[in-house]
Order: sequence, then structure tokens, then C-alpha cells
Amino acid sequence: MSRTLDADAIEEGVQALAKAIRERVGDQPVALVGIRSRGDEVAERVCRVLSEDDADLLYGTLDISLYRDDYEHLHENPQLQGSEIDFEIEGTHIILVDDVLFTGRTIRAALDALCDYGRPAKIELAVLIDRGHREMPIQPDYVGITLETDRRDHVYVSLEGTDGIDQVEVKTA
Ligand SMILES: O=P(O)(O)OC[C@H]1O[C@H](OP(=O)(O)OP(=O)(O)O)[C@H](O)[C@@H]1O
Ligand SMILES: O=c1cc[nH]c(=O)[nH]1
Repeated sequence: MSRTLDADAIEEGVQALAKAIRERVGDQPVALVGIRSRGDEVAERVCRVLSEDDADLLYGTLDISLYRDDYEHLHENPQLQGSEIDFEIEGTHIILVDDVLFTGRTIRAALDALCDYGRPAKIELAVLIDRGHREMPIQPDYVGITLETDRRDHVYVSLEGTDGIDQVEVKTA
């Protein structure tokens, strides 16, 4: 069995993220750092919405492959895309962005990867989808869509720029 969310639901999620960030951050400078893959595309979309208000924004991408705690994943997905952080991390307010938050292990790795660049003033977390079932004490500051799922379900996110289509499929085990 599976259920799907369409492009309109994804767009609503992106708009909800941008609205929540705008409300909390105001006109303070902030850097959105998207986790590859797909977190970068979500961050890009949120940046596009926020830049309509002339927000003081920086954008970067983070490849956390070498910081993961499951090395089998690297064998299955050996392509390293690399990180692109072309601004000073030291003292910067960073919002990490990912497509799905599940166990929290990706974010644990992202925090390690990011802190290798320096000491940010603050790091917050924005996710397009929170599907629950954390295995680490990590919670999002900004959520686009909250999905009730079973621990054994799989949430497949496809995004136009990465996969050619905007769609979320929740496959039950
Ligand atoms: O909270 P977690 O349990 O870490 O799960 C969330 C992560 O899982 C997915 O990435 P995945 O590991 O499938 O790699 P991908 O980015 O290469 O698709 C997704 O993009 C999140 O980054
Ligand atoms: O269901 C899941 C689990 C990990 N990562 C995803 O993107 N979906």
C-alpha cells in the first residue's frame, strides 16, 4: 500500500517553511545550508521565496556522506557531490535544511560536517517533512509537513530538479 502527496502539497510545505523562518528570523542575516541530496533543492526553493522580501540570505550545500554512521550506504550510493560553503561559517546563523527527518542520524552527521568549517553563532534545523521515529535527541525548529508514519514505512521524496517530478510517496511495509 502507498499514499502520495502531490506537487501542490510540496509547494505548501515550502511556503510554510519560508513563512516560519521569516517570522522567527525577521531581517537578521541567515545562511540556509541544504543537505545533499534534495535538502539542497528544498533550501534553494525556500531561499527563492525568502528573497522576494529582500532577506539577507546566504546559501550553501553540505555533502555528509563521509560523516555517516552507516558505511554500507556509501557503497550503495558512492557518488560524492561535495559541499559548497563559500561564506564564513564563524559567527553565522545557519539553518540546516533537509527533505525528510526520520531517525535524526543524517542531522547528527551534518552537525559534525558543518562544525568542521568553524563555529557558527547558531544552528537551527528546517525540514520539509517530519515523519517521526527519532533515534537521536534531534528536533526540527521549522517543519513544512508533518507525516504520521509507521516506523517500517518508507517515505520517498522526489523533487523536480533532482528527480524530474514533485511527489512524495509513503510506502507501507
Ligand atoms: O533522519 P534520517 O534517518 O537520517 O533520515 C533522513 C535522511 O534520509 C534521506 O536520505 P538518505 O539517507 O536516503 O540518502 P540520500 O540523501 O542519498 O537519498 C533523506 O534525504 C534524509 O537526509
Ligand atoms: O523513510 C525514509 C527514511 C529515510 N529517509 C527517507 O528519505 N525516507
